[in-house]
Amino acid sequence: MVKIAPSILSADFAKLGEEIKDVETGGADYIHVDAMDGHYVPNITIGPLVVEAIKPITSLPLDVHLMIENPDNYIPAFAKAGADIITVHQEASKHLHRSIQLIKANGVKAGVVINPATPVELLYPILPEVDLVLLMSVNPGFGGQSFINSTIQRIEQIATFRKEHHLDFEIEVDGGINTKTAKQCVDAGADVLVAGSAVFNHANRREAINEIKDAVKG
Ligand SMILES: O=C(CO)[C@@H](O)[C@H](O)COP(=O)(O)O
Ligand SMILES: [Fe+2]
Repeated sequence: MVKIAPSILSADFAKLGEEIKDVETGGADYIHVDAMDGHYVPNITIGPLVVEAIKPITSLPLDVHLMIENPDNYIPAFAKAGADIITVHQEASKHLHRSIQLIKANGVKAGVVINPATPVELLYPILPEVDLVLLMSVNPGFGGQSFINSTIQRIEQIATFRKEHHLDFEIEVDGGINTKTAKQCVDAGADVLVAGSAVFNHANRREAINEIKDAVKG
């Protein structure tokens, strides 16, 4: 069964607690938290303080996607704030293996993420060490962008590597997920779909999540 990770980037921040409860009761599996620093990506969003504030209001895993430069400087703070999964960009980490080790040393599941233009092969050396691989299906920085179709072949490539090397990390896809792209991603091997605007721009979040879950079965 596919997991849905609503991205709170598209939530109403004036009532963030209610928004998170709404998707939790609506069937979400993770809460996806997009942390952006205005340097690695041209947008500024959420820091450890917000993670700490939302931790007590949900029992769902907090899936923290770091879009920040020098991620090692902030991994301990996000872990202490309550992140359950921390995912770092291959492109933003100077020493990727060290970043992954640091996440695990802080007692958190470790993920690695790449942008649409980064060759998938660059991840191969780190794949035995990670709990999650996140493939960006848009350029990072904003919600509401269109899905980049070449992502499908990239999911298949990662899924093939996982099978051939008997690894068990989850494959997550982030950006432009809707009922159509969700099915394509799951058919290609994705386990977790991040959905921001598709969930939070829908008046009924349970319906939005069910529509995606139903679409991948069809
Ligand atoms: O990391 C990001 C954007 O950088 C995402 O998590 C978006 O927030 C997804 O939003 P939608 O494309 O689903 O609207
Ligand atoms: Fe994200």
